[in-house]
Amino acid sequence: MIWSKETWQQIEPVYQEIIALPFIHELKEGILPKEKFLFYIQQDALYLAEFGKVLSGIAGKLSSFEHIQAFLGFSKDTIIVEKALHETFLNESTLELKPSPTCLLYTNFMHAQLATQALPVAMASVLPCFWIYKEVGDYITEHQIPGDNPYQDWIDTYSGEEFAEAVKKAIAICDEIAETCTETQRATMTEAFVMASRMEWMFWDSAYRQEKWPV
Ligand SMILES: Cc1ncc(CO)c(N)n1
Repeated sequence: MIWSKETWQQIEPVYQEIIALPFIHELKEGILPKEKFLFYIQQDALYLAEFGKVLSGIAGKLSSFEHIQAFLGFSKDTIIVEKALHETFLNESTLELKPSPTCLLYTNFMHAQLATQALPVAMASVLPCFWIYKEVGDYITEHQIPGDNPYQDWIDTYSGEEFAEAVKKAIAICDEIAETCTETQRATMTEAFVMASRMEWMFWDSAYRQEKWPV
């Protein structure tokens, strides 16, 4: 079976839990409290800065010119989005913004995967960031009641054609790399994918709770 297909089956329960999150429901309905969205966007700006670095780190380890080009493109697009978020949502009062426990967990996980794991495993660790967002974007668009939604720009970004193309490319590259792996390596890739998917759930949940450091 194609690696991505069998791997998505593994995270289907996690995906269902993501769809069931109050954050996603209220985003879809346009009733998510502004402060929760702001918390999310600010943490996401911090997240994307690290995600962009990991993507270019992966590019630096790839061998096919096409794959390198793709990952450098993902990295550049991520940094562009991060910069735009910074300019729109972060000002002097948030300059001191620090990552939440969950944001730090997730970004450090990705950095650690890149530093210590085989390249296919590092790639599988970043794939949920693409794929889950596309699925969530599509889900919201399909289940939305037409009308004004203050979060429509966010929804349109992740259900749009441009993002869909990037996601398709990322999945295809992971599948191509998985083809060259042993069964054991493929299983480790899947494990990494599942772990990152759980952190995607945690990221939205932590934003809804406006997670603080306990001490
Ligand atoms: C936490 C998180 N994961 C994935 C994406 C999509 O790139 C994002 N913006 N934030």
